[in-house]
Amino acid sequence: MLQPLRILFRPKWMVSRSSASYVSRMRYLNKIKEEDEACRAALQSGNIFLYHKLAPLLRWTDSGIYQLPALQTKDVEEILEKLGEDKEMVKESILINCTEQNEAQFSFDVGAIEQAAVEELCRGTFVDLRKAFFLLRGSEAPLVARGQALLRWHQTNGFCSSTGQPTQRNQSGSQRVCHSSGITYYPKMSPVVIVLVSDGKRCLLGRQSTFPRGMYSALAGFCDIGETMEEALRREIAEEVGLEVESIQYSGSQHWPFPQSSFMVACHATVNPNETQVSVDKVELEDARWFSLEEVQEALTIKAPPRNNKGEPTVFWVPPSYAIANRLIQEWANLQHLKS
Ligand SMILES: NC(=O)C1=CN([C@@H]2O[C@H](COP(=O)(O)OP(=O)(O)OC[C@H]3O[C@@H](n4cnc5c(N)ncnc54)[C@H](O)[C@@H]3O)[C@@H](O)[C@H]2O)C=CC1
Ligand SMILES: [Mg+2]
Repeated sequence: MLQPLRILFRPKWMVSRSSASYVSRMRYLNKIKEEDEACRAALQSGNIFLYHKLAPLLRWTDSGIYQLPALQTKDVEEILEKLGEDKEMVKESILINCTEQNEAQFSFDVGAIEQAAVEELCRGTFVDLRKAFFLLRGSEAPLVARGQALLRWHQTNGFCSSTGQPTQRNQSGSQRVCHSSGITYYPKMSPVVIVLVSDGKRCLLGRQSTFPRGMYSALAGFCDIGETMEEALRREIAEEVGLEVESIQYSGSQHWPFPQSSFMVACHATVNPNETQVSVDKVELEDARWFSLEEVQEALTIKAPPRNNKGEPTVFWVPPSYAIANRLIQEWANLQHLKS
C-alpha cells in the first residue's frame, strides 16, 4: 500500500554540499561518540549548551527570536568555579553533534546550581522549551531539542531496570551500561505516524482538547510494538476518525521533543471520496473535520493567530512551520494547485 518514495520537499542538505566534508565530519562524530579518550579531547575545545532542569539557556534578540549561546568549555569551567562548584562537573556534558568545522557540541544540565546565578554570569535565561521552541532559529531548534532529549534520557535511566543497580555512561553519553547484568541501554525515541488524509478535494484535520484554541493538525498516533508504519497509520485513522485509508505516500520525518522524544514519520493518505463520513473518537480528539483548500490556505498564512482579551486565538490556524504537520499541510495545498 505504501507508494515509492517521491521527494516532495528537497531537504537543505541535498542542495549543494561537498560529500567529502560531510563524510569526514560524520566519521569524526562517530569516533568521539564511541571513544572516551577522543571525546574527552573534543570536550576541551568544544561548545557547550547549558540547561537548567532541562530548560535551555537562551538569549532574547532584537529580531524577536531566541538565540542559543554556545559557551566554550573553559568558560563553563570558570562559571562553575565562580559559583563554588567543582569544574570537573563539566565532564558530565553529553555529546550532541559537531559543527561543520568539526567542533564538538555538548549539552550540560546545571540543575543542581542556583538558576539566577548562572543566568547572570551567562547573560541569558533558562526558558521552558515548550515556550521557546517556535521562537528559535530553524537551524537551532533541532539542536536544542536533541540536547534536551539526551539529558532527559540520562536523568531517567540512571538505574538498570533488571537489577536496580546504577548504570554507567560512556564519555559521550551515547549509551549506559549496567555492569552487573551486562545490559547496554541506548537513548530511545517513540515512533509516531502523522498523516494528512485527503479525499481528493479536502483534507482532514483534528484537534485534541489540550491544543491551543482554534488549532487543528494532521492526525497522529504512537506505533504499537511489532507494527509496521503502514499498519499503525491505517489503525490510527480507523480508531480516531472511523475511516479506512486507500493509499499512503511517505513525505518525511522529524524528531519531536514533546512530551518526550518521538520519531515522527509523516505521510499523506487518501480515502475513497464516497466514504468520507467522519466518526470522531471523543476520548482521543475533541473534533476532526474536512477543510477546503481555501480554508487551509488562509490558515497557512497566519503566523500568529489573533487573540481575544483572554489571550485565546480566535480563528482556525495550523501548527507553525517547524512542526512536520505544517509541512504536510503545505505540501497538500501545493499539490491541489498543481492539479487545478
Ligand atoms: N510535530 C508535529 O507536527 C505534531 C506532533 N504530534 C505529536 O505526536 C504525538 C502522538 O500523537 P497523539 O495523537 O497524542 O498519539 P495517540 O493518538 O497514540 O494517543 C496518545 C495516547 O497513546 C498512548 N501511548 C502509546 N504509546 C505511547 C508512548 N510511547 N508515549 C506516550 N503515549 C503513548 C497513551 O495512552 C496516550 O494517551 C504527540 O506526542 C504529539 O506531540 C502531534 C501532532 C503534530
Ligand atoms: Mg492521536
